[in-house]
Amino acid sequence: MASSSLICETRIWKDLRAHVEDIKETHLRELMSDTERCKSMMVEFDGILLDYSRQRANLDTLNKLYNLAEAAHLKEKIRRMFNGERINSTENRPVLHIALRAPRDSVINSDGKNVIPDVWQVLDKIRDFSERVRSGTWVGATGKVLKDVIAIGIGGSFLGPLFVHTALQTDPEAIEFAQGRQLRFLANVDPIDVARNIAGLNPETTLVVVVSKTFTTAETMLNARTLREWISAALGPQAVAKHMVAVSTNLTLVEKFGIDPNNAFAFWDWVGGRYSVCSAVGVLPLSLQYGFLVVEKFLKGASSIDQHFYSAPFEKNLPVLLGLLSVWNVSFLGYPARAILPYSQALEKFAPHIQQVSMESNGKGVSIDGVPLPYETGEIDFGEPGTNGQHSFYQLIHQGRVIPCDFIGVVKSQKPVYLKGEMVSNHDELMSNFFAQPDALAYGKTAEQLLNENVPQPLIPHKTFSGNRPSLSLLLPSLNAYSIGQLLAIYEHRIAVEGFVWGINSFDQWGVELGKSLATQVRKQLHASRKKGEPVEGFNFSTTTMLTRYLEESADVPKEDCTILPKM
Ligand SMILES: O=P(O)(O)OC[C@H]1O[C@H](O)[C@H](O)[C@@H](O)[C@@H]1O
Repeated sequence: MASSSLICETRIWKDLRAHVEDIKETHLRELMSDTERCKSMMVEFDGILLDYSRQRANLDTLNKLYNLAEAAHLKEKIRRMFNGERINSTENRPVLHIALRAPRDSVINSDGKNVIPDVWQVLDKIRDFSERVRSGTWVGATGKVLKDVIAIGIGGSFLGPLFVHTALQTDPEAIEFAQGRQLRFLANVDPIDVARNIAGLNPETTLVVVVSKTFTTAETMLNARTLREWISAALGPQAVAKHMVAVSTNLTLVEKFGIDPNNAFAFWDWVGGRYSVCSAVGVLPLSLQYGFLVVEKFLKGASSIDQHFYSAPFEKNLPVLLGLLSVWNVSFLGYPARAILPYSQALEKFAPHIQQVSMESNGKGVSIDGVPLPYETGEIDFGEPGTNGQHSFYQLIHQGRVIPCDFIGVVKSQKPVYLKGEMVSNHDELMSNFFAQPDALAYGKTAEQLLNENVPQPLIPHKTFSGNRPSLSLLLPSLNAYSIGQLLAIYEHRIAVEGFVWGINSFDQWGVELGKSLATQVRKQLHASRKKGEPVEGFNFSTTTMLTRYLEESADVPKEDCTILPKM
């Protein structure tokens, strides 16, 4: 493909467009009755079973999608990613989060240098530091064990670690290692988030980890300064060295902030923020909470999927299949959203994490060569754990808009409960819903069925379900550090596949900059108005009115003496 040509100009793209008409003729009810088709749409790797038989696709669709992958040079793009080429062209960076979880003896080159020794040097440093903190060898300024950790960070420096922490919280093995320890996350610059994070914590027993790739993010740096004050007000400024450490690619700014570079954990510009949970960004706070050995299993799970993604043929390749099906749903069937529905409360922070990975990666308007796209990329990702979502937004999914769903289920619960006298265990009850919902969406319920059930005529339109609503199901054997790593990597690579096919740069995020720079102007105005009484100037009517009202009505809020610090 010539560098500026778009995938939508290829013959196979047009072929797939035409193929939509064939698919539209067949209801999922019919597609599901073809057992051979269904059999071929189940794929297993390393204990994870993917069933995509409830996609609005047949074997012909799949073959066409493989041809699309070929036209998009998918294999070549994956190879370039794994080879450390600078595929993030607008930032001139390689994309090597796969190196973060590669075994110690692997070789992954970037610019002719094997990055694995550097990766493992930081991992070894984390293992050593987290063991010293956990064992009480590294103590706080007053000699007390640091049993609580607040990780400050936002976006990619927050969502991934929060997802993994939430998923591990009830894992029996992880619980054993977490005994008596707490891990909290401070992300929002809203002072309420600070107040909630420090509530009930004693600075003497708290370690603060400042996590920021750039070490310039406004929210994180203000929260870091706030907690630095919290510590020094209670224990004296010299205590900061014992109570604050950092994770960043910008060690110069870490030092400038006042954190000893020896207590900084590095990562590299070839790790995108939203792909950084396997770097010190996630590994440090999670190792402090659960111990390095648990976190190493998480890395191994992700690495297993990396190998699979790199080497498995497309027909058996979980991330490739998922990515191609998403492209089919978005670009050909015209479904703009995707619901991520884990039937596991422990995965409650999975959808929020994937929202960033997916929407920041693939919500783009131009091709990697800067050509405006005549087609949409990315999807609107959202989700909640089942069964909670069923009592909230499933109505729309069943009878309103068509939203392709990802159902994620787990065979063995982290915390099985079986009440005497109940028909099934609590987990069976949960999983009954996991198995039922995809069929309800696919088959629906016809007016004829309702008539046979003697439903009164006026209610029939309301009780009819059109069905023909696509979903796919992922079944995990259990939810532990290893399978959490697998799940993460499956989605990371699926999103990369989508971007590779759409021909965009999934690894930059220029779209977040404009709002940040406008906030800087507002911040300056607020300062000028509060300190020097300057009127609001240079904004449009709407913003001027709102800002003026905000300034007037917050004038009586105390300022210098308005502190988050609890009375000691
Ligand atoms: O880790 P940091 O440099 O503090 O960045 C935190 C976040 O800020 C930005 O707004 C980016 O959009 C995110 O991709 C990034 O994860």
